Amino acid sequence: MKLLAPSILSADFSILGQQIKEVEEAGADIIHLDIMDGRYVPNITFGPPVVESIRKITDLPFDAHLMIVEPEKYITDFIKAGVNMISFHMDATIHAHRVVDMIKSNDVKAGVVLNPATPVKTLEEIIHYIDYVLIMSVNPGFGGQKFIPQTAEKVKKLKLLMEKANRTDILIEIDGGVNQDNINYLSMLGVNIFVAGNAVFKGNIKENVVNLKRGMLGCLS
Ligand SMILES: O=C(CO)[C@H](O)[C@H](O)COP(=O)(O)O
Repeated sequence: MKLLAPSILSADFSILGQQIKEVEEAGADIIHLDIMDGRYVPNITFGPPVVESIRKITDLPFDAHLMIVEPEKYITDFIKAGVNMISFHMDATIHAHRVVDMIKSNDVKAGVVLNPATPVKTLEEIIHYIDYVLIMSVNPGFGGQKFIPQTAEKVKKLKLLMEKANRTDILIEIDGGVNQDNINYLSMLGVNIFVAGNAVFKGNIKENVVNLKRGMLGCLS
């Protein structure tokens, strides 16, 4: 699994689900799974049985972003279904530290997610335990939204917090409105994992992936 590469392109499966093989062949490094329950966000996608069925299609790492309340109830099922990374929202659970433990004790990478209005300082305690932070650059729930510029500032703040906590190994992921126009800027700020839905799947997938990767610093493939 190429999880430690400095610059990773993650194709957002939930936008147009059937093209996993195509994005893999085009050079995507990760498949990002948007898991929505209709409660934490105003949209519903899919659960562990669908993840299990698509697990057979590819060996690329699966990164599940749980936009669900009480994520602790479903983590074991998603892990059994074959995901390699799980992120959750701290305001969706009472015991965030326990959720991180549940994820990591199964040898899966654990991440927490910041909504556009959630400050970086909410990570001050949990930062010691996690593997990555997902910065939402749109309000979660739907693909195809416009990148919220202020969210890029959070990358800078997060890097400062990581330094202070002596956790510069944490990966920074960004999701929402990522495209060929902003990916290089985000990469220069220090983002490692770029989730892209429309920017990958709209038009020619191969060309899109190549162009996105061209903007990513230190891209390995
Ligand atoms: O999970 C999301 C919203 O909840 C993502 O922002 C979305 O799926 C990515 O799509 P796009 O790259 O088209 O903004």
